[in-house]
Amino acid sequence: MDFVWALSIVMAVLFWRISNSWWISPIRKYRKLRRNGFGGPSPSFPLGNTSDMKTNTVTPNCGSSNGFITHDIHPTVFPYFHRWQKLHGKVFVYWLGTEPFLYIAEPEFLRKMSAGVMGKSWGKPNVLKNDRAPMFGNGLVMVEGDDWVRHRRLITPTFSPSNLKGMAYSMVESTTNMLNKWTGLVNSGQIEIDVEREITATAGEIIAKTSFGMSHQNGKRVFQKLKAMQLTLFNSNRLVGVPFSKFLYPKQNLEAKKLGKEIDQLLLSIINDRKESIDDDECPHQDLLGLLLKANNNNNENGGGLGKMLTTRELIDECKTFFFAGHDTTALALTWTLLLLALHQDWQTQLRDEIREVIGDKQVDFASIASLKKMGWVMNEVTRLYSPAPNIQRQAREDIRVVDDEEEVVIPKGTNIWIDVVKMNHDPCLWGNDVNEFKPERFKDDILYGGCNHKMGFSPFGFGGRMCVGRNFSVMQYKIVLTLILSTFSFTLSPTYTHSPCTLLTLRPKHGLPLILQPL
Ligand code: HEM
Repeated sequence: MDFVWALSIVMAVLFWRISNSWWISPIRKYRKLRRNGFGGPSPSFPLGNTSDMKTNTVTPNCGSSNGFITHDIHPTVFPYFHRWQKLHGKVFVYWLGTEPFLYIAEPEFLRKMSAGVMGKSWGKPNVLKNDRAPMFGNGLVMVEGDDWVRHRRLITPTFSPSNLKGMAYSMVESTTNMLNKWTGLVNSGQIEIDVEREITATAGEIIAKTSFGMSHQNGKRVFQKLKAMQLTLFNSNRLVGVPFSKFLYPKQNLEAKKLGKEIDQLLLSIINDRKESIDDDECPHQDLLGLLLKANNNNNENGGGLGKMLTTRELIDECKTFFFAGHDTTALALTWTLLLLALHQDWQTQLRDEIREVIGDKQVDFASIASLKKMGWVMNEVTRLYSPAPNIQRQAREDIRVVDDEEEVVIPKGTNIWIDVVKMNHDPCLWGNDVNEFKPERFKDDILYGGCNHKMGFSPFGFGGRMCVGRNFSVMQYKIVLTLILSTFSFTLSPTYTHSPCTLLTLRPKHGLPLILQPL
């Protein structure tokens, strides 16, 4: 009898917890948002609006091999947001499973909303944290509050100009190896190469070398396993936010868990080896892990003045975070650049001329690439048209009051927020009627905003205190890789290319980027 009672109580508690987290609490949040005047598509339980997001894809209209290629990508990449936005405006509520999200594509609303919220007070949606835990753990992308302040304060100096200088060599080395391979292929008659695959692999190698080193035999194994984990996680068509959806892909989840454990073990052995050689100035490790360990060590020697340092578990998560946040994004900025330069031969020539003028016979390094101004405009214009990070997510940890059109609206504590970067970057109200044209010169007189009529309208690296910590690293890598490619080859688009941008965390060309290469 006692057992039956105990079981009933356990079942009742379980039932209450499940219905509270998947039904009662989201509905409460939703009602509050509706009371504040936010509209949006009607959700159904338990999928929310997820089924509309899966089925309502329009036929890609972005053009193809021989035809016209449009850069007006929002209707193709986010057909559901495109449609809902027409019905409900640039700020509305939609549901991922049982989680309501406030969608924002209005920079003025974004400014008002974020004005009073400090970096440490922002949360990241719990539902995404859980989903991406094997990739980021409690690394900088996901950590919050005082822990975020501590991580950010320790990590920011590792990206200082003097540290970046030391990493430029690895970038040149890996890119040169890639280009030597391309030269070999072209010389043997294979002039068409899928540069997206190649550049992503090289960017992965660069980030692994500069994050945790590849000379240690375990470095290579970590790199291979991280890549395998990324494939495993994103090969399953996951329904984020839908109760029990994890159980739909048990094999992939188990595999990701297993890989995660193996990666942690390997990184642990690298960290332990490093700790032993930390005082050995003969072998200073100029990678991010080495710099973080040094910072930890210096702080201990100085009596811990900088507060609590990163634990070994946190260091492991940061290595994974650098890898996942840092290589696809930069690789895609480069890939989309090569597409646009293949379509705009005049810009290929202009950049080559600039490289000749600015760098000439000098070595390609941190100092020599700094003055490549036009290349900077091109990078901005490419990340506007094809933002590698197509959205930014946040979660309100307190009620946020926004005065909009003289009315106060409240974004309740716990609200998930989804900022549509692609929409803002393609909004003619912000950029003018030439919004979908490739015009790097728009950044000539306004290097930061390219003439966008709102300062929050262009934020490819995010905004506020949580802006991308790897931005300078990524600009340096972009310029080094592009300089070396443009100095070795000219290129045109292969007739086999199909223009089909899609999102898988990042914005990528669905069918790769085949280019026809011509050695210079
Ligand atoms: C073109 C390349 C890149 C793009 C477009 C990009 C974009 C972004 C964006 C949009 C955010 C979110 C900011 C926010 O929430 O406001 C972010 C954060 C972050 N990025 Fe990047 N990123 C790039 C390269 C890199 C690289 C190379 C690294 C590391 C080596 C990196 C590491 C991070 C980290 C750790 C964060 C979290 C920062 C924080 O929350 O404090 N990113 N990035």
